[in-house]
Amino acid sequence: MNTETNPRPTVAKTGVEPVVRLRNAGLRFGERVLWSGLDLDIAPGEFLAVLGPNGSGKSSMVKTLLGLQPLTSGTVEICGKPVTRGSRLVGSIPQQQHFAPDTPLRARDLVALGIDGHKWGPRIFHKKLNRKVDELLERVGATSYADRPVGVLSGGEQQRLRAAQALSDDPRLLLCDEPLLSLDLHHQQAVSSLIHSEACDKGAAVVFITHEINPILQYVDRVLYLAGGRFHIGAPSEVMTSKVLSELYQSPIEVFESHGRIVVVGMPDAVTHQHPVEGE
Ligand SMILES: Nc1ncnc2c1ncn2[C@@H]1O[C@H](COP(=O)(O)OP(=O)(O)OP(=O)(O)O)[C@@H](O)[C@H]1O
Repeated sequence: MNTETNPRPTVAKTGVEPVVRLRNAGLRFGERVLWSGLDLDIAPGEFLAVLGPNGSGKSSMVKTLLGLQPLTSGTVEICGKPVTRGSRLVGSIPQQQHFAPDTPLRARDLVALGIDGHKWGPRIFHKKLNRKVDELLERVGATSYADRPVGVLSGGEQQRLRAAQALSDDPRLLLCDEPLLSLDLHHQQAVSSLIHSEACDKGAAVVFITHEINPILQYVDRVLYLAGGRFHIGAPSEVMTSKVLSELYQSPIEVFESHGRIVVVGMPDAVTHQHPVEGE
Protein backbone atom coordinates (compact mmCIF):
# COMPACT_ATOMS: atom_id res chain seq x y z
CA MET A 1 0.00 0.00 0.00
CA ASN A 2 1.38 3.33 -1.03
CA THR A 3 1.07 6.13 1.53
CA GLU A 4 1.45 8.81 -1.15
CA THR A 5 -1.68 10.90 -1.75
CA ASN A 6 -1.00 11.08 -5.48
CA PRO A 7 0.79 7.88 -6.46
CA ARG A 8 2.74 7.97 -9.72
CA PRO A 9 5.13 5.55 -11.40
CA THR A 10 8.05 7.68 -10.38
CA VAL A 11 10.55 8.11 -13.19
CA ALA A 12 13.55 10.29 -12.38
CA LYS A 13 14.33 11.34 -15.96
CA THR A 14 11.49 11.31 -18.46
CA GLY A 15 12.18 9.82 -21.90
CA VAL A 16 14.97 7.59 -20.57
CA GLU A 17 14.40 3.82 -20.61
CA PRO A 18 14.36 2.79 -16.95
CA VAL A 19 16.78 0.15 -15.73
CA VAL A 20 14.13 -1.27 -13.38
CA ARG A 21 10.41 -1.12 -14.02
CA LEU A 22 8.04 -2.45 -11.38
CA ARG A 23 4.32 -2.29 -12.13
CA ASN A 24 1.65 -3.03 -9.56
CA ALA A 25 4.26 -5.24 -7.92
CA GLY A 26 3.33 -7.18 -4.84
CA LEU A 27 4.98 -9.76 -2.61
CA ARG A 28 3.29 -11.71 0.13
CA PHE A 29 4.14 -14.79 2.17
CA GLY A 30 0.90 -16.44 3.25
CA GLU A 31 -1.24 -13.76 4.86
CA ARG A 32 1.75 -11.45 5.30
CA VAL A 33 1.90 -8.71 2.68
CA LEU A 34 5.38 -7.18 2.37
CA TRP A 35 4.28 -4.70 -0.24
CA SER A 36 1.59 -4.38 -2.90
CA GLY A 37 0.71 -1.98 -5.70
CA LEU A 38 4.31 -0.85 -6.12
CA ASP A 39 4.91 1.21 -9.28
CA LEU A 40 8.53 2.24 -9.58
CA ASP A 41 10.93 3.12 -12.38
CA ILE A 42 14.63 3.41 -11.55
CA ALA A 43 16.57 5.42 -14.11
CA PRO A 44 20.16 4.92 -15.33
CA GLY A 45 22.54 6.66 -12.92
CA GLU A 46 19.93 6.83 -10.16
CA PHE A 47 20.80 5.96 -6.56
CA LEU A 48 17.79 4.51 -4.72
CA ALA A 49 18.06 3.86 -0.99
CA VAL A 50 15.75 1.19 0.44
CA LEU A 51 15.00 1.66 4.12
CA GLY A 52 12.67 0.04 6.61
CA PRO A 53 12.60 -1.97 9.82
CA ASN A 54 13.66 -5.60 10.17
CA GLY A 55 11.41 -7.93 8.20
CA SER A 56 9.83 -5.18 6.06
CA GLY A 57 10.94 -6.85 2.83
CA LYS A 58 14.12 -5.03 1.79
CA SER A 59 16.19 -8.14 1.06
CA SER A 60 13.17 -9.75 -0.58
CA MET A 61 13.08 -6.78 -2.95
CA VAL A 62 16.71 -7.45 -3.88
CA LYS A 63 15.96 -11.16 -4.33
CA THR A 64 13.11 -10.22 -6.67
CA LEU A 65 15.49 -8.11 -8.77
CA LEU A 66 17.99 -10.98 -8.82
CA GLY A 67 15.30 -13.32 -10.14
CA LEU A 68 15.45 -15.41 -6.96
CA GLN A 69 12.05 -14.42 -5.57
CA PRO A 70 9.04 -14.25 -7.91
CA LEU A 71 6.47 -11.53 -7.31
CA THR A 72 3.05 -12.67 -6.13
CA SER A 73 1.43 -9.94 -8.28
CA GLY A 74 2.43 -7.44 -10.94
CA THR A 75 5.54 -7.35 -13.10
CA VAL A 76 9.22 -6.53 -12.89
CA GLU A 77 11.55 -5.78 -15.81
CA ILE A 78 15.24 -4.99 -16.03
CA CYS A 79 16.30 -3.00 -19.09
CA GLY A 80 12.94 -3.74 -20.72
CA LYS A 81 13.07 -7.53 -20.25
CA PRO A 82 11.59 -9.85 -17.63
CA VAL A 83 14.00 -10.56 -14.78
CA THR A 84 16.13 -13.67 -15.16
CA ARG A 85 18.31 -15.38 -12.58
CA GLY A 86 22.05 -14.85 -13.14
CA SER A 87 21.59 -11.91 -15.53
CA ARG A 88 24.88 -10.27 -16.57
CA LEU A 89 23.06 -6.91 -16.41
CA VAL A 90 22.93 -7.16 -12.62
CA GLY A 91 25.78 -6.96 -10.11
CA SER A 92 25.31 -7.60 -6.43
CA ILE A 93 27.16 -6.80 -3.22
CA PRO A 94 25.67 -9.21 -0.67
CA GLN A 95 25.40 -8.68 3.09
CA GLN A 96 28.88 -8.77 4.49
CA GLN A 97 30.25 -12.01 5.84
CA HIS A 98 33.88 -12.21 6.84
CA PHE A 99 36.01 -14.74 5.01
CA ALA A 100 37.56 -17.40 7.24
CA PRO A 101 41.22 -16.57 8.00
CA ASP A 102 42.42 -19.64 6.07
CA THR A 103 40.35 -19.00 2.90
CA PRO A 104 42.70 -20.11 0.09
CA LEU A 105 42.15 -17.03 -2.09
CA ARG A 106 44.16 -13.87 -2.65
CA ALA A 107 42.37 -10.56 -3.10
CA ARG A 108 43.04 -10.68 -6.84
CA ASP A 109 41.63 -14.23 -7.14
CA LEU A 110 38.34 -13.07 -5.67
CA VAL A 111 38.06 -10.28 -8.23
CA ALA A 112 39.07 -12.65 -11.06
CA LEU A 113 36.20 -14.97 -10.06
CA GLY A 114 33.82 -12.06 -10.69
CA ILE A 115 35.14 -11.78 -14.23
CA ASP A 116 35.24 -15.39 -15.36
CA GLY A 117 34.00 -17.50 -12.42
CA HIS A 118 30.60 -17.95 -14.10
CA LYS A 119 32.06 -19.07 -17.44
CA TRP A 120 32.45 -22.68 -18.50
CA GLY A 121 35.48 -23.95 -20.37
CA PRO A 122 39.01 -22.53 -20.46
CA ARG A 123 39.72 -19.32 -18.57
CA ILE A 124 40.06 -16.01 -20.36
CA PHE A 125 43.57 -15.50 -21.75
CA HIS A 126 45.72 -14.94 -18.67
CA LYS A 127 47.26 -11.59 -19.58
CA LYS A 128 43.90 -10.09 -20.48
CA LEU A 129 42.38 -11.37 -17.23
CA ASN A 130 45.26 -10.01 -15.14
CA ARG A 131 44.99 -6.62 -16.82
CA LYS A 132 41.28 -6.39 -16.06
CA VAL A 133 41.81 -7.53 -12.44
CA ASP A 134 44.54 -4.90 -11.94
CA GLU A 135 42.28 -2.23 -13.37
CA LEU A 136 39.40 -3.20 -11.05
CA LEU A 137 41.67 -3.38 -8.01
CA GLU A 138 42.90 0.10 -8.81
CA ARG A 139 39.35 1.40 -9.28
CA VAL A 140 38.46 0.32 -5.74
CA GLY A 141 41.80 1.33 -4.21
CA ALA A 142 42.84 -2.25 -3.39
CA THR A 143 46.10 -2.50 -5.36
CA SER A 144 48.26 -2.42 -2.23
CA TYR A 145 46.71 -5.64 -0.88
CA ALA A 146 46.10 -7.43 -4.19
CA ASP A 147 48.28 -10.43 -3.28
CA ARG A 148 47.27 -10.85 0.35
CA PRO A 149 44.93 -13.70 1.41
CA VAL A 150 41.34 -12.41 1.68
CA GLY A 151 40.87 -13.93 5.16
CA VAL A 152 43.44 -11.62 6.77
CA LEU A 153 41.99 -8.42 5.30
CA SER A 154 39.85 -6.00 7.33
CA GLY A 155 36.07 -5.78 6.83
CA GLY A 156 36.46 -2.58 4.80
CA GLU A 157 39.19 -4.08 2.61
CA GLN A 158 37.08 -7.18 1.95
CA GLN A 159 34.07 -5.02 1.12
CA ARG A 160 36.08 -3.08 -1.48
CA LEU A 161 36.91 -6.40 -3.14
CA ARG A 162 33.22 -7.39 -3.17
CA ALA A 163 32.50 -4.04 -4.82
CA ALA A 164 35.23 -4.73 -7.43
CA GLN A 165 33.75 -8.17 -8.06
CA ALA A 166 30.22 -6.76 -8.44
CA LEU A 167 31.45 -4.04 -10.80
CA SER A 168 33.60 -6.39 -12.89
CA ASP A 169 31.00 -6.84 -15.63
CA ASP A 170 29.98 -3.16 -15.68
CA PRO A 171 26.42 -4.01 -14.57
CA ARG A 172 23.46 -1.83 -15.55
CA LEU A 173 21.99 -2.44 -12.09
CA LEU A 174 24.00 -2.73 -8.89
CA LEU A 175 22.19 -4.25 -5.89
CA CYS A 176 23.75 -3.58 -2.50
CA ASP A 177 22.33 -5.37 0.56
CA GLU A 178 23.55 -3.46 3.61
CA PRO A 179 27.09 -3.12 2.28
CA LEU A 180 28.09 -0.75 5.10
CA LEU A 181 27.19 -3.11 7.91
CA SER A 182 30.07 -3.53 10.40
CA LEU A 183 32.25 -0.96 8.62
CA ASP A 184 33.70 1.96 10.57
CA LEU A 185 32.79 5.51 9.54
CA HIS A 186 35.84 5.95 7.36
CA HIS A 187 35.17 2.77 5.41
CA GLN A 188 31.43 3.51 5.21
CA GLN A 189 32.28 6.74 3.45
CA ALA A 190 34.89 5.11 1.22
CA VAL A 191 32.63 2.23 0.13
CA SER A 192 29.56 4.41 -0.51
CA SER A 193 31.58 6.99 -2.47
CA LEU A 194 33.10 4.16 -4.49
CA ILE A 195 29.70 2.65 -5.31
CA HIS A 196 28.43 6.07 -6.38
CA SER A 197 31.41 6.94 -8.56
CA GLU A 198 31.91 3.52 -10.12
CA ALA A 199 28.24 2.75 -10.75
CA CYS A 200 25.99 5.85 -10.90
CA ASP A 201 28.59 8.06 -12.59
CA LYS A 202 28.94 5.36 -15.27
CA GLY A 203 25.17 5.18 -15.87
CA ALA A 204 24.24 2.17 -13.75
CA ALA A 205 21.29 2.29 -11.36
CA VAL A 206 21.99 1.48 -7.72
CA VAL A 207 19.57 -0.08 -5.23
CA PHE A 208 21.12 0.29 -1.81
CA ILE A 209 19.59 -1.32 1.28
CA THR A 210 20.52 0.38 4.50
CA HIS A 211 19.28 0.93 8.04
CA GLU A 212 21.13 4.24 8.28
CA ILE A 213 20.69 6.88 5.62
CA ASN A 214 23.23 9.42 6.88
CA PRO A 215 26.42 7.87 5.45
CA ILE A 216 24.86 7.87 1.96
CA LEU A 217 22.64 10.95 2.17
CA GLN A 218 24.75 12.98 -0.26
CA TYR A 219 24.37 10.31 -2.98
CA VAL A 220 20.70 9.36 -2.58
CA ASP A 221 18.29 10.52 -5.31
CA ARG A 222 15.23 8.79 -3.88
CA VAL A 223 14.21 6.67 -0.94
CA LEU A 224 11.88 3.68 -0.99
CA TYR A 225 10.74 3.32 2.62
CA LEU A 226 9.01 0.01 3.49
CA ALA A 227 7.17 -0.58 6.78
CA GLY A 228 4.23 -2.69 7.91
CA GLY A 229 3.12 -3.59 4.36
CA ARG A 230 3.13 0.12 3.40
CA PHE A 231 5.69 2.08 1.38
CA HIS A 232 6.54 5.62 0.41
CA ILE A 233 8.82 6.75 -2.44
CA GLY A 234 10.37 10.15 -2.91
CA ALA A 235 13.40 12.37 -2.39
CA PRO A 236 14.97 12.03 1.08
CA SER A 237 13.49 15.41 2.08
CA GLU A 238 9.99 14.16 1.12
CA VAL A 239 10.21 10.75 2.79
CA MET A 240 12.32 11.37 5.89
CA THR A 241 9.71 13.52 7.61
CA SER A 242 7.72 13.15 10.84
CA LYS A 243 4.47 12.95 8.87
CA VAL A 244 5.53 10.22 6.42
CA LEU A 245 7.33 8.02 8.95
CA SER A 246 4.47 8.36 11.47
CA GLU A 247 2.05 7.20 8.75
CA LEU A 248 4.29 4.30 7.73
CA TYR A 249 4.85 3.09 11.30
CA GLN A 250 1.31 4.07 12.46
CA SER A 251 2.97 5.58 15.50
CA PRO A 252 4.22 9.11 16.36
CA ILE A 253 7.77 9.61 15.12
CA GLU A 254 9.86 12.79 15.16
CA VAL A 255 12.37 13.50 12.39
CA PHE A 256 14.71 16.45 12.54
CA GLU A 257 17.94 17.57 10.96
CA SER A 258 21.05 18.28 12.96
CA HIS A 259 24.40 19.27 11.43
CA GLY A 260 23.39 17.82 8.06
CA ARG A 261 22.31 14.50 9.60
CA ILE A 262 18.77 13.13 9.76
CA VAL A 263 17.81 12.14 13.29
CA VAL A 264 14.78 9.87 13.82
CA VAL A 265 13.27 9.69 17.30
CA GLY A 266 10.47 7.48 18.59
CA MET A 267 10.84 4.34 16.47
CA PRO A 268 8.65 1.55 17.94
CA ASP A 269 10.69 -0.60 20.36
CA ALA A 270 10.44 -3.72 18.22
CA VAL A 271 12.06 -1.90 15.32
CA THR A 272 15.79 -1.73 14.92
CA HIS A 273 16.54 1.27 12.78
CA GLN A 274 20.29 1.36 13.09
CA HIS A 275 22.88 -1.31 13.37
CA PRO A 276 25.73 -0.49 15.75
CA VAL A 277 28.70 0.98 13.91
CA GLU A 278 32.27 0.26 14.87
CA GLY A 279 34.12 3.40 15.90
CA GLU A 280 31.01 5.48 16.67
N1 LIG B 1 10.81 -17.62 1.32
C1 LIG B 1 10.13 -17.08 2.35
N2 LIG B 1 9.09 -17.72 2.90
C2 LIG B 1 8.39 -17.19 3.93
N3 LIG B 1 8.69 -16.01 4.48
C3 LIG B 1 9.75 -15.33 4.00
C4 LIG B 1 10.52 -15.83 2.91
N4 LIG B 1 11.50 -14.94 2.63
C5 LIG B 1 11.34 -13.93 3.52
N5 LIG B 1 10.30 -14.16 4.32
C6 LIG B 1 9.82 -13.27 5.39
O1 LIG B 1 9.54 -12.01 4.81
C7 LIG B 1 9.88 -10.99 5.72
C8 LIG B 1 10.80 -10.00 5.05
O2 LIG B 1 12.10 -10.55 4.95
P1 LIG B 1 13.32 -9.72 4.39
O3 LIG B 1 14.56 -10.55 4.58
O4 LIG B 1 13.00 -9.26 3.03
O5 LIG B 1 13.32 -8.47 5.40
P2 LIG B 1 14.36 -7.26 5.54
O6 LIG B 1 13.56 -6.01 5.45
O7 LIG B 1 15.49 -7.41 4.58
O8 LIG B 1 14.83 -7.47 7.05
P3 LIG B 1 16.25 -7.16 7.80
O9 LIG B 1 16.33 -5.68 7.97
O10 LIG B 1 16.05 -7.87 9.12
O11 LIG B 1 17.36 -7.75 6.98
C9 LIG B 1 10.49 -11.65 6.95
O12 LIG B 1 9.51 -11.76 7.95
C10 LIG B 1 10.88 -13.02 6.44
O13 LIG B 1 10.80 -13.98 7.47
